[in-house]
Amino acid sequence: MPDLKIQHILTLAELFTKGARYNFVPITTSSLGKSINKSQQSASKHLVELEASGYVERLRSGQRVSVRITNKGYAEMLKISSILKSSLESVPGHLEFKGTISSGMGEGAYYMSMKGYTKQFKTKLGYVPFPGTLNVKLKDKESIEAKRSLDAYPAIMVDGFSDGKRTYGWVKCYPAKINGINAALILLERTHHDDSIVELISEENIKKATKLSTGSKVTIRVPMSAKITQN
Ligand SMILES: Cc1cc2nc3c(=O)[nH]c(=O)nc-3n(C[C@H](O)[C@H](O)[C@H](O)COP(=O)(O)O)c2cc1C
Ligand SMILES: Nc1ccn([C@@H]2O[C@H](COP(=O)(O)OP(=O)(O)O)[C@@H](O)[C@H]2O)c(=O)n1
Repeated sequence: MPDLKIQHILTLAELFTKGARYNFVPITTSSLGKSINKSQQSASKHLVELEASGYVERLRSGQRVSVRITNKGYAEMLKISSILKSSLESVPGHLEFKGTISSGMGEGAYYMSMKGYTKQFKTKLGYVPFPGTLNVKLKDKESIEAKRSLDAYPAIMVDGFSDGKRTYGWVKCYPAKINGINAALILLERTHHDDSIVELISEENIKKATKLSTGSKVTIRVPMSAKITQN
């Protein structure tokens, strides 16, 4: 592992941006400090340290200082770049939930049969789900945290609606796999369940298809894209 500290990496990155890979470029430590969110004194210290370790060379003419990145500096930055690239690209790619199948009060079937929802499921998920929801009681803190973090990721949004008498809440759908079956984990605008229960919908009756029943252990995986929404 290179012996560069984060402030040195940021300084080198800024120097690359300024064109200092091949040419000596004039640099003031106050502008360098501003670019990396540090004081002029800190920026000056970083340059001295980078020079002492052989990552940059400096030329002085009077008050003016020019800086160039050495081959060693370039090689170290390439190494860091490839470590970052491969670690960020090797993310497991899914959020995992572990729990047991639980039963509810039979309300899922009622909501899942409403036209206002089924029409949207058909166009947005590509199928009309089995009328009901499979409830899974999450068994550990990690899974409950996974449920809380889901909200920040992009979902397929089924909008709330009104039937003239009352309004119905939105449903966020996250395509998922449960014991090999394609499904969607749903987050509801309104629910009587707390954070320890997740609900799944699927074209299939999951219990029938998997021969699982209330109390069976299951693992749910929600594939993730790296994108996080700001809200
Ligand atoms: C598609 C869908 C829409 C829902 N919309 C509402 C709603 O508008 N208002 C509400 O109080 N609960 C709503 N619920 C939540 C249910 O009341 C309940 O919390 C749960 O989803 C199913 O309960 P059960 O496990 O006891 O069957 C909705 C549930 C589903 C599946
Ligand atoms: N895709 C689905 C949806 C529901 N189900 C099950 O089908 C039944 C009816 O769903 P529901 O939502 O009305 O029932 P509860 O979750 O309230 O028990 C329940 O036993 C669910 O566990 C399933 O196996 N697969």
